[in-house]
Amino acid sequence: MKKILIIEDDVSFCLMMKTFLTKKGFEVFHAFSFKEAAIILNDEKIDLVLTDVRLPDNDGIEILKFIKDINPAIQVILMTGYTDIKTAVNVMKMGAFDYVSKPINSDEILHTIDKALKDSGKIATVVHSEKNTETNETRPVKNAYTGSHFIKGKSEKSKQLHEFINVVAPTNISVLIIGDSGTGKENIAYSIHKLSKRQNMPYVAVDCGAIPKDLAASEFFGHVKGSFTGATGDKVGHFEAANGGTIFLDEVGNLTYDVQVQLLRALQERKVKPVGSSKEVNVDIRIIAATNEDLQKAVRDGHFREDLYHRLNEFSIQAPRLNERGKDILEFANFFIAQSNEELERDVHGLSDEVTELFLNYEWPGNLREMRNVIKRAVLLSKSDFIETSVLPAEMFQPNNLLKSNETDENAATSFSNGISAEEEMKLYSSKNEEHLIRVALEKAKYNKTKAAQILGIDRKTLYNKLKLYDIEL
Ligand SMILES: Nc1ncnc2c1ncn2[C@@H]1O[C@H](COP(=O)(O)OP(=O)(O)OP(=O)(O)O)[C@@H](O)[C@H]1O
Repeated sequence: MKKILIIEDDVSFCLMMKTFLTKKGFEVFHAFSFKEAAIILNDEKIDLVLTDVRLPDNDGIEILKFIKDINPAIQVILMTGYTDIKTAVNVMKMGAFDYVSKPINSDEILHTIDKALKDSGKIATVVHSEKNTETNETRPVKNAYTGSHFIKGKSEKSKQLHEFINVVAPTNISVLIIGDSGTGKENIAYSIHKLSKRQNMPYVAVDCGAIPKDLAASEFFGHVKGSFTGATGDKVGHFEAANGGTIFLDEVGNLTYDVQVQLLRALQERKVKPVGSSKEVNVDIRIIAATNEDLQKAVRDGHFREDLYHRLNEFSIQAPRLNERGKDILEFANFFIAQSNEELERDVHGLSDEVTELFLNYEWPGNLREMRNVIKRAVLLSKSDFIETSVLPAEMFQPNNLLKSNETDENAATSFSNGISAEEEMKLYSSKNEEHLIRVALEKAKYNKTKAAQILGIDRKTLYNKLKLYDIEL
């Protein structure tokens, strides 16, 4: 029976979740604070932690660090309330599996837990590729790795991205993909592999953040039976598994200094020696690495080896943020709607006009992953054919989560083309929606005005004035 720990300071919500998950067949533990959670984590072999991003005695980042220090294989799912989604995104960068927004939907949370547990302990994914010659620009391309499809997009940023992918793919050059969390770096890596001469050879994706320090050498280079306690059989390392093909080192900035040294040696010599073996194995592999942190800064700060950095970064590709991809946003949205319809057996047709406009002007700090989650939840909750604002998370309506006019270069060229300046249109946009936003915030805050003002990012006095202005009675 899988063990789940819920960390949540809202006592009734925590106990309700516990009852629900127990009924679903999990062994469930609960903690109302970080301190209590630490004791349980030390005593029990927990498989998955479901935690609030903010606790009275600690925050999500510290909780995640603590859990991953105990065992990197424990999956962590964050629950975000009205707090800024950016906090969740930051915690995800550090290795959380996913986040779900409150109020929690039972189907959604079960689905996410299920996926996290299936993924659990998976440091690497090995794909023995088969031919894929699909190159159509607009149709989703079948991606053998994820078993789903992906969108290329037509915006300038997307075109540039795919130009780089096409140029670098046929070579053997090492590629470093740089980009914020959720921008699709893993998909880019796989696309490079599929367009390379190695397309019919293995593709091994390694999550460097999930490798326990002590096991890193054995994970990368393999081991022979009996070489250390627990080495009950021979193990082929990721380098050997990728021989002839491509190895993708995700979150490469998370590797410890010791492992960086070993990795550099393997890359320079193109040879690996399994732990406990005296025989070296020649390996012919293409390296693609990805990072969402500033590796140059890590080099300057002495956390990442400069020689390894240069070896990985023979060519760099910047994964564009979703809010830089202009009207592609709608193509991605339709793709995620179709994906969610299939997964959840629903039949949502698209976005309402108001949501379309919001999507084009929202900041999307969690990029494609955030959009996928927002849409999945909306599809689940939608009662109409089109996704309406009422099924979207409140934080999407906060004015400070909308793009400033000068940030939305691609959108500016497309959606602000009717003679009105971008800034004016933005104002129009916000006033048109203001009353609705206030009503949504009040509902989310259970009509607590202080909380509603916080959600809206305005002070209480301004909220009172707006309530009068729109004749909203409480
Ligand atoms: N081109 C695309 N078309 C459709 N879906 C995509 C595309 N690229 C990425 N996705 C989806 O977006 C989500 C995030 O993508 P991915 O995991 O590749 O991002 P990432 O940049 O590697 O994230 P992280 O830095 O957090 O590891 C996934 O669900 C993925 O399937």
